Amino acid sequence: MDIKIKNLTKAYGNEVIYHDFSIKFPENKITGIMGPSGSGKTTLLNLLAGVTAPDDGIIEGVEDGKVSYIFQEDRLLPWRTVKQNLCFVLDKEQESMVTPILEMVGLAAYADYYPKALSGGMRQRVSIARAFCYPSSLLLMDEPFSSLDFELKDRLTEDFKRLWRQDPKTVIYVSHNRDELTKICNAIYLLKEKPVKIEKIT
Ligand SMILES: Nc1ncnc2c1ncn2[C@@H]1O[C@H](COP(=O)(O)OP(=O)(O)OP(=O)(O)O)[C@@H](O)[C@H]1O
Repeated sequence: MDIKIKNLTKAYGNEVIYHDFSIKFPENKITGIMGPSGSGKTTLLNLLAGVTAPDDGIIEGVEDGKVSYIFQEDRLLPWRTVKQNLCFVLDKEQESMVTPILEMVGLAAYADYYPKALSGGMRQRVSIARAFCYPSSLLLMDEPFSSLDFELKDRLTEDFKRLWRQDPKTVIYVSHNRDELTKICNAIYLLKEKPVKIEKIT
């Protein structure tokens, strides 16, 4: 199902971030969102995730409990191993998918390691694997690779694309980096001004 935001308004105090804002995110496509700091990118993801409530308007097509998030920081549970971090979001019968997904991101040999024994790039690969283990239809990504160096970014982009091709989801991908978005996204929007106006840039 496409995700449709219709006539949404969201303000924090006197600061109106979105006013009568509408956009459609097509099903199983990757939509990129760019915009300057403070323009409302994270707010948009939080509205979609249901973490933030709109003041007005509607959001259609987000299935309850079927949203995954990948953040800039990995947010793994430090007291659980890699495998346990993945199993944590799954039902018992879904656990058989953990090993194949870890293989796809090249981390099968690290299944029993704790996050602190992995590099930052490896931990972020675990976050990506976790997002694809969870049976979500919507994946929200907030600057997922911005703390990584150039080579790692490329490696993780490839890992991400491989997983997404095998299990397409609707993805909303926030980044400051246009090159990163161009490599991954089917369409890219720029958030401008406040209240937000959008411009489709590809
Ligand atoms: N919970 C909140 N309470 C009050 N103001 C908020 C809250 N969350 C966000 N804002 C304000 O809303 C505006 C948009 O914030 P948001 O985090 O969505 O921007 P962003 O585009 O993601 O920025 P960045 O690129 O720096 O992460 C900012 O001015 C911010 O201060």
